[in-house]
Amino acid sequence: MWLHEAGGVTGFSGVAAGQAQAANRQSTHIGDLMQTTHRGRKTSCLVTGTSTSLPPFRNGAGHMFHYDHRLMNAEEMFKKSNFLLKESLRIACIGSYKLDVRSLLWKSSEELDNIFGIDKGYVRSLQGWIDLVHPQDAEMIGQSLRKKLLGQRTSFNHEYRIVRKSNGETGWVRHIGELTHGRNGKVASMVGTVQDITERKRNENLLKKSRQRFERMAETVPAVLYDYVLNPDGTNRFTYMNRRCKEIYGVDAEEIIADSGKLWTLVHDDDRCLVRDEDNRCNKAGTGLILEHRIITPQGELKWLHIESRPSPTAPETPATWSGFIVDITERKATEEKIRHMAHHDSLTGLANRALFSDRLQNALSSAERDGCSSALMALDLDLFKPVNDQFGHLVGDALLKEVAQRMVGCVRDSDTVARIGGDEFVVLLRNVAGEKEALAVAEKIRATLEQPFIAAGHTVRISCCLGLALYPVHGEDGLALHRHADDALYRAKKDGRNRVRLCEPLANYSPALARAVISSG
Ligand SMILES: Nc1nc2c(ncn2[C@@H]2O[C@H](COP(=O)(O)OP(=O)(O)OP(=O)(O)O)[C@@H](O)[C@H]2O)c(=O)[nH]1
Repeated sequence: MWLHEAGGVTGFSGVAAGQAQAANRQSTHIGDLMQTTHRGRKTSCLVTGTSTSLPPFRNGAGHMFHYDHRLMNAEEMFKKSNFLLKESLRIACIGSYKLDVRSLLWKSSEELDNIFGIDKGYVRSLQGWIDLVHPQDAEMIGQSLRKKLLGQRTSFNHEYRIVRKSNGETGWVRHIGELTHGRNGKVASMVGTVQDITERKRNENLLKKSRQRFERMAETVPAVLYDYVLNPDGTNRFTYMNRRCKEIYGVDAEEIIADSGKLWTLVHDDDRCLVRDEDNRCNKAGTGLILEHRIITPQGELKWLHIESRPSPTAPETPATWSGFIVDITERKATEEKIRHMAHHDSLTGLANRALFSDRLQNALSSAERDGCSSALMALDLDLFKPVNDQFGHLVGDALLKEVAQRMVGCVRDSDTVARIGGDEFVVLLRNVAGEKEALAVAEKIRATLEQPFIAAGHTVRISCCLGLALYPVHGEDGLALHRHADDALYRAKKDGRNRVRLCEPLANYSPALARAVISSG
């Protein structure tokens, strides 16, 4: 009410209030508000000294009324705030209730009725409430409610499922209740709110399912999956890492999450610079990182890892999140290495094959040209190898070839290359030889070594060989020419009776005796 009766309570000043106590009126001051009972009717007005500007008017019973603007504003504000509160509760899906402990009956707001889907006629007893709870939660909620009401606790806070009376749909509510106590200290009632949280629960459930799905997949993927935060000041930490970490790094993910530096200590010494430089480069550029490097696990295992990582877009000078995966590629690297080895080596003896030899020769000739050095190419062919095969069989022949290879490798330096280019044909590259004498000495050493008896697959086998020798740059300035001249020299050695070394013309008249003389002189 923002109207009051003229001559009664309208325009009350302190004096008017005193007059109002007269006759059949009873007045009570509540701050600036005064409640008046006049002829059995209760009315409220503001006690104010200001006069009204609107003209008074008379009602049907002949009573005169004045407008009081302050009262009008207060009532309007109350209505407004009441409306706002109701609207807020409706939007937030919050209903309220009061449960009387003695009668175990409750009163509810309109919003609470909407949440439960009940109408005015619904029996609002304690059992009536429990009947609205989902059967799977009803016992727990019933027990809890009774406990609270028996005064064992002072508040009630539960999330539980309900079955809406109106349509039988299952929903979720958050129920908060506070107990109020009477003067005797006993629980008098429970007042509280019920919020419909079905939507939130649905989202939580979806989120939970999606997280579970991700976790399942993360544990299936044969890779370390991670999230890594890099702060502008350079500090960093892993915020997520799946359990594959233990398998790949030999360290628990929790350990890495607690201290990202632990990962750094595992990086192979020879790869540290590469990893650091690449990491810095990608951090600065904000581009994805793709990297392969080695680690040594705490168990001493050497592993190859492949890392791919991408930053999420962030504003400058804010922490950047990098998400990525790490795969153990040790096996792949070993296979690659094997394939590479097979492509460049002879499968029987393990020596370089023709392709690798050509590469090395090319390389040696280039550096020899640059440094003004000499290199030598030797062609070697076993003498009468066919009869060995014929006499002892191919297995013995194979074993002999392997032994021959070993002995040849033993006669040269690590920087030299011995290759098998045919059945019983070999070539040797000597890098940085001082000259013909030195090259002849090595050739003679090989010839003499192979002359010694072999034990091949349990058989004692004797064999010899012929060697043809050509030197860079005196006998040829490219690989082809050197090969041709070395082959010519080898051919002459065969023709001259086998088991001998021949140097490219004009030093064609070479013999083991001469070679021995060369070795002893030089
Ligand atoms: N056991 C074995 N034998 C092979 C292999 N490759 C080629 N051969 C054999 O090696 C022999 C090579 O013989 P030749 O080069 O013709 O002649 P040789 O008996 O060495 O006679 P000269 O070279 O004239 O002294 C052939 O019988 C081939 O079958 C191999 O991988 N293993």
